[in-house]
Formats: sequence, C-alpha cells, structure tokens
Amino acid sequence: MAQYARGSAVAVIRLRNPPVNALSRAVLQALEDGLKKADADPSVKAVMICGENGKFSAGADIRGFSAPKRLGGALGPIVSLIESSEKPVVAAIEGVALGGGLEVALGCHYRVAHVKARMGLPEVTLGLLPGAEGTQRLPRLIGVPAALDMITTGKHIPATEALKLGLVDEIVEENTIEAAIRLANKVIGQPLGPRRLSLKPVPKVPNMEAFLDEALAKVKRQARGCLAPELCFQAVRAATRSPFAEGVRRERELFQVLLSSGQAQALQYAFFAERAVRRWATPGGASWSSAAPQPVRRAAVIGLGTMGRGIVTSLVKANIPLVALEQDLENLNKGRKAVMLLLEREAMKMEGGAQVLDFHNPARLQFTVDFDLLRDVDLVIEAVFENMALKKEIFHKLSKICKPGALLCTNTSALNIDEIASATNRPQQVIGTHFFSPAHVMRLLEIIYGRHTSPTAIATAMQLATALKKVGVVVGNCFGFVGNRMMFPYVQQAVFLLEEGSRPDAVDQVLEDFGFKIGPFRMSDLAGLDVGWRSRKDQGLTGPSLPAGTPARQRHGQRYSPLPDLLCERGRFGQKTGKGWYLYEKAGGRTATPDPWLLNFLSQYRDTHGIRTRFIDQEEILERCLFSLINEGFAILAEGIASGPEHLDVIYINGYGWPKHRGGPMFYASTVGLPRVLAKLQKYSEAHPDVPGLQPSAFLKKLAAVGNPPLKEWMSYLSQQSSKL
Ligand SMILES: CC(C)(COP(=O)(O)OP(=O)(O)OC[C@H]1O[C@@H](n2cnc3c(N)ncnc32)[C@H](O)[C@@H]1OP(=O)(O)O)[C@@H](O)C(=O)NCCC(=O)NCCSC(=O)CC(=O)CCCCCCCCCCCCC(=O)O
Ligand SMILES: NC(=O)C1=CN([C@@H]2O[C@H](COP(=O)(O)OP(=O)(O)OC[C@H]3O[C@@H](n4cnc5c(N)ncnc54)[C@H](O)[C@@H]3O)[C@@H](O)[C@H]2O)C=CC1
Repeated sequence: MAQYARGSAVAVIRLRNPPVNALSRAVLQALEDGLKKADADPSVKAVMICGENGKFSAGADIRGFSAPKRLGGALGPIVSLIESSEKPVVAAIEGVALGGGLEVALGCHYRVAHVKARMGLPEVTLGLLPGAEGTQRLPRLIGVPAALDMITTGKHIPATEALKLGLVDEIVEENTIEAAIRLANKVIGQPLGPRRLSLKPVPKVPNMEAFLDEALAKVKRQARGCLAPELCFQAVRAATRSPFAEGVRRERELFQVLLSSGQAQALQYAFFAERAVRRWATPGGASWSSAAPQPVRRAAVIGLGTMGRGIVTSLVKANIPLVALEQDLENLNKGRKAVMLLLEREAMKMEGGAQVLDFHNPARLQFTVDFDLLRDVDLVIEAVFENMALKKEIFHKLSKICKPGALLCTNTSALNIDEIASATNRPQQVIGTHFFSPAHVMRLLEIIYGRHTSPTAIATAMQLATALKKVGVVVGNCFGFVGNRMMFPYVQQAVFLLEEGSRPDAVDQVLEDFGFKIGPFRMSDLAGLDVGWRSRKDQGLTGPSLPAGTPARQRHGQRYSPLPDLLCERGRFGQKTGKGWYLYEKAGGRTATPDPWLLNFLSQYRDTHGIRTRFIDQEEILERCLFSLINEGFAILAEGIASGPEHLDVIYINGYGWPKHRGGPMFYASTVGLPRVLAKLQKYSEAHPDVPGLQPSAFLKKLAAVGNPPLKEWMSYLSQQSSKL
C-alpha cells in the first residue's frame, strides 16, 4: 500500500509494503490514487514520495513477474504520471531505491537521498531490463556511459556516487524526509519543464557510435550467453537514436522478449533460492528457531596454503581478529608473504585501504607456529593437506588446547566429518566449512554437519558465512558433500568421453558454450591434477596399494579411467607444472593450448586398450556430463543430504561457475523435463552398463513417473523413511 497524508502545502505519499516496499499492484494503485488526490487538492502545492521503515523501494515485486496478471505494464504510466504533475514531486530516498523504485524516483522532479542510501537498476541480474522507462530517463540524467554501466551491470551505487553523477540533487546525513519536504516547499512555483527528464536531450558523447560499438563488445564478452545485458544495451542505445516515446516503445518490446525468454525465470528462481537457503533446517529438526549463533570475537586458521591464505584474507576483510598458524617457520614465512600480498591487493580495491583492514596490527592478525596461541579463540578453521590421519592429529590437539566453547571447523573438500570429529572430546562442536578457491573471492561456503554437530555450531557457521559476505548452504555429511559429490560423475564422464574419442578442448568448448565459466579439463588443470590423484591413492584406486592384477580400466567391477593417474605419473599436474590436459607457456602459466603430445598419447592409449575411436557430437558431450551430475543431485536429495533442490542450485551457481541464467542444475533439469533427462540417462546407461553414474536414480524415476511435477513440489514426493539421516 501507499499511505497518503497532507501536512501544510506538501502532500506525503509513503510506499508501504514490508520488508522492502516492493511495488505490488496494491502499492502502485495506492501511489496512483495518492498522486490524483494531491493533484485535485488546491491546498496541496507539492508532493513528497518516500518509503516506510527507512527504505524507499526495492522495485517491482519480483514474485509478480510470474503471476498470471503481471504488474509490469502498470508502472511505466505511473512514472509518467508523476513526471507530468503540475506540482513539484520530490523523492526522499532512504535505504534502497532499486529497479522500479529508482524508476519512480526518476519520474520525480527532484531527488534527495540519505548519505547511506544505495541506488541501482538491478533488473539485468533478474534477466530483465528497467521496463518502466528507466532505460530512457537515466541516460538523459547522468549521460550514456554512466547509465550503460549501471543498467548493464545492475550494480548498486552509494548516495555519494549518485550525487557525483547527478542522479540525486542533494544528500543529507540527518532526516531525509524533512530535507525533502524543505526542498519541496522551496521549489513550489518554479518551472518544472527543465526537471522533466523525458523532455531532456540525451547528453552527447564525442563519437557516440564508436563508443557504443566498444561498449557492446564489452557487454557481449561479459554476458556469456546471458541475454539481458545485451538487451539492456539495446534499450539504452535506442535512447541515443530515437525520441523519448519511441525509445519507450523499444524498451517495452525488449522487456517482453526478456520476460518470455526463460532466462528471466531462471534468474528470478536463483534470487529466491539464495534467500531460501538462509532458512536452513536439518532432518533432525534443528533450524534458526532452535539455535542461536555464538559470537566469533577471535578466530584461527591452520595451514596457509592455497586455501588457508584466502580464508585468512576473508576473515581480515570481515574485521575478525585472528591467528594464522603453519607447521614450520619456512611455510609460515611463505604463507605470511602470500597473505600480505592478497591483503594489499584487497586493500587497494577498498576505500580507506590498508588502514581500514588494519592487517599490519599483530593484535588483529598474528602469524605463528605455536598451537598454544589458539587457547582463547572462539573458532578454528583447519586447512591443512587433505589427509585424514593428519586432520585427526590436528583435531585431537585442538580439542586439548582450545577453550571448551570453541568451534572446530574443517575445510576438507570430501572427508568424513564424523571421523574427524571422533578425534576430539567435543564432536558436537566439529563442523565442515568448505570454502572454494580462491577463498576470498568465491561466494560459496558449504557448511557440513556431522552426526553429532550441534544446532549452535551450524548457526554459528551460518552467521560466519554472512559476516564473510558469503552464501552459506547447510548440507549433510557424505563423501564429497553436495558440490564435489555431484562433480565426480561429471568429471568422470568428461574423461570417459576422451577415452572414447573426444578431445579436452572439444569437451570444454561444449560446456563453456553452455555457459560454464570454465570446462572440466581447464578446471582440473587450474585446481591441480595432483589433488585428485592423492585422493585416489588414499582410496586405493591407484598407486602402490592397488592390488596386483587389477584390470587397468576397472575398479570394484565398475568402469574406471586411469588417464588422470597416467598424466600425474608423468608429472603433468596442470597449470602449476605447465602441462596437464593442456600445454601452458610455462609452469604457473595460464594460457591453455591443445597439446599435440596429449592427442598422440590418447590415441596410443586407445590402441593399447582396444578402444575404437568414434566421433562424439556436442549433444552427447553435454548430456552425459550434465545429466550424470544432475542424476547424482537426485540421489543426494533422496538421501536427505540437502533439504531441497534450491540448495544444490545455489551451490552450483556460487561455487562451480554454473551459468546463473540457467538457474542451477536441478532447475535446468526441470526446464529440460524430467522424463527427457530420464530417457537420456537410460539410453546412455544401456550403452555403458558398467558406469553407475549413468543409472537413473530412483528419485528421478519416481518424479518422472508421477508426471514431472514442478521443482517446488519435488521434496513432497520423498517419504520420510527414504532419508538416511
Ligand atoms: C533490497 C535488497 C538490497 C535487500 O537486501 P537484504 O537486506 O539482504 O534483504 P533480503 O533478504 O534480500 O530481502 C528481504 C526480503 O525481501 C524480499 N525482496 C527483496 N526485494 C524484493 C522485490 N523486489 N520483490 C519481492 N520481494 C523482494 C526478499 O525475497 C526477502 O524475502 P524472503 O525471500 O522471504 O526472505 C535485496 O533484497 C535486493 O537486492 N532485492 C532485489 C532488488 C531488485 O532486483 N529490484 C528490481 C526488481 S525488478 C523491477 O523493479 C523491474 C522494473 O523495472 C519494473 C518493471 C516494469 C515493467 C514494465 C513493462 C512494460 C511492458 C511490458 C508489458 C507487460 C504486461 C504486463 O505484464 O502487465
Ligand atoms: N585447493 C583447493 O582448491 C581446495 C582445497 N580444499 C581443501 O582445503 C584443505 C587445504 O588445501 P590446500 O590449501 O589446497 O592445500 P595446500 O597444500 O596448498 O596447503 C596446505 C597447508 O597446510 C600446511 N600444513 C600441513 N600440515 C600442517 C600442520 N601440521 N600444521 C599447520 N599447517 C600444516 C602446509 O604447510 C600447507 O601450507 C584440504 O583439505 C583441501 O582438500 C577445499 C576446497 C578447495
């Protein structure tokens, strides 16, 4: 709703729809009614629009986009109605003015913002464009380059920047409403023509067409298959070429294309999925309502290798004082240097820089090899080598040294949390906090509870995720948890495809064209092939503990490819050694080129094992890789390892470079249709009966059999008894 009130000469219209004053049909109707009332009342000389509870508006109600009667069309005419008012209208922007909210403010003749307010047109992140004339008004107000930047990236800008750009007329530190009313009183009677953005020309840029060509190339490069950025660009370009009314018509056409594209639905699903996973729950009934987080005043990180360095950086950025520990002075010095470099780079990106991060202050960041310094920390994150014996040794030590309430977290990427916890005297305080590399950049934090992990420990880890500005997703304990467990069959299929006749660059290309940031072979080279090799040796799948006489391409009666092991035996660990699935310019190089040696090696390998090379088309590459990953997802859901498909999708979008405009693997499966996913898996499984990853999961079969229900109903088809937890 919007509340109308008249005080002296200025009428106040207050947008009201908690928690963020989203513009629902009811709000828009009330806004329109308020404007008409103010217009009709001769004692009203000006209007001020603000939002309830210190927030202007977060824009159109996103849930409304999928409603049968969409609210979209209603907003543009209301923005026009505001602008055409004969009485000055002032927007008082507090909190956020986003999307349709900012478009309402652009319709106003004046804008006053609180210094802490943020503004933006984030529709592009929802697969849309600012469809209430925002693509036509913003360039007229702040110029084409700045408007293009805001509209094609969706970034939120602070009020101080908005003032510099001319997006707002004034910023205030105190009462925004009073300042806006003051301004409204001041401008009564002044001509409104120059304040109506639709009447202004778009400011000229020297050589506009060349500028636009360059901007388009940049947008395309960054969009990677996502439609909205390019259509946002086209709408802004229309503003540079056509009069306002024609630009608005073009904006509407483009908006309709996006609305019906499928990508908008995927991106909006992802928006709500990310919020849904914050409301964690375990099969045992623990949730926010039963658990309060413990404060983390001081933390520790053990192991300053690839992961530990990023984790330390994240903690420092979150302003959490910490101790960083290594096994010896040599590794400590190496780790310290690397951490300092990362922190210096991060500080350069921040306003206030090193002073804000304060990482040279030993009270905030202390480096040591002495476990005794961990006595009084509230939380420890272990990030040493992926080795169970070592992890147990460390956790045993920690449970003796750390104070009783301290939470003990492991960054293991696959190992059993319960076994690690068994080495301690406090298994209820042991939890997996699985960061992704680079840990100070990647948004995902997979939070794994074991059999004994307490609800308080889960709540504390979730709160830590928020403090680190990460997306925490709570999942159960199994080998590889959710993300890596789904990744194993995907990578396995990619390698099998090589055995059968494909090439690393062909497989990567198909998956990168699908939208993955990087294909499975480039990803393995980046992460280091030795990581998986070590784990396979520990599992007895390769190396000295492999029983003599084990067939080269079979383990436990199932198909196995020794190709990655053979590469590692030849010192090909990926980027770090300058060669892996690809060739690099040098050790540590980043430019991957197909390696003739590898192609020759593959061909000899096929000859040795009597494999007939065949042509494998793009469809088969895509389906075998993706459907085996999705199939594992269904098994995970059936086992109760994750509470719903949204969890899997949020993990894949934020941790594994899954293209967000495809909504995550489970959402993607729902758009392909479960009967089709099932039929394809059945086909591939018949062709490869010794590959369990291709055998359709019982849960997928069930969902297909009950008629392919919508994703939000999937979990209701799982009986309680089928959960293993
Ligand atoms: C606002 C935030 C920055 C707040 O963040 P935070 O404090 O972290 O809280 P959250 O947990 O994120 O949010 C709290 C709660 O609010 C829910 N929520 C947030 N924003 C919205 C929203 N816009 N709509 C609905 N609900 C919202 C959120 O889900 C949480 O609830 P929970 O899920 O229950 O936990 C942050 O929330 C944020 O960034 N929000 C999104 C801001 C955004 O993206 N805004 C843009 C919205 S789209 C928009 O405005 C589109 C437009 O430009 C208008 C379109 C006009 C169309 C014109 C079309 C013309 C031609 C076509 C004719 C078609 C015919 C017809 O259809 O009629
Ligand atoms: N590398 C990656 O991409 C990811 C790794 N992980 C997991 O994170 C953990 C660490 O992995 P990386 O950082 O890649 O390993 P790494 O090999 O780069 O670093 C491990 C560090 O631990 C130190 N260390 C070993 N024993 C120690 C001890 N007793 N006390 C203190 N420090 C000790 C080593 O000196 C080394 O610096 C592993 O469990 C791994 O599975 C999780 C996610 C991603």
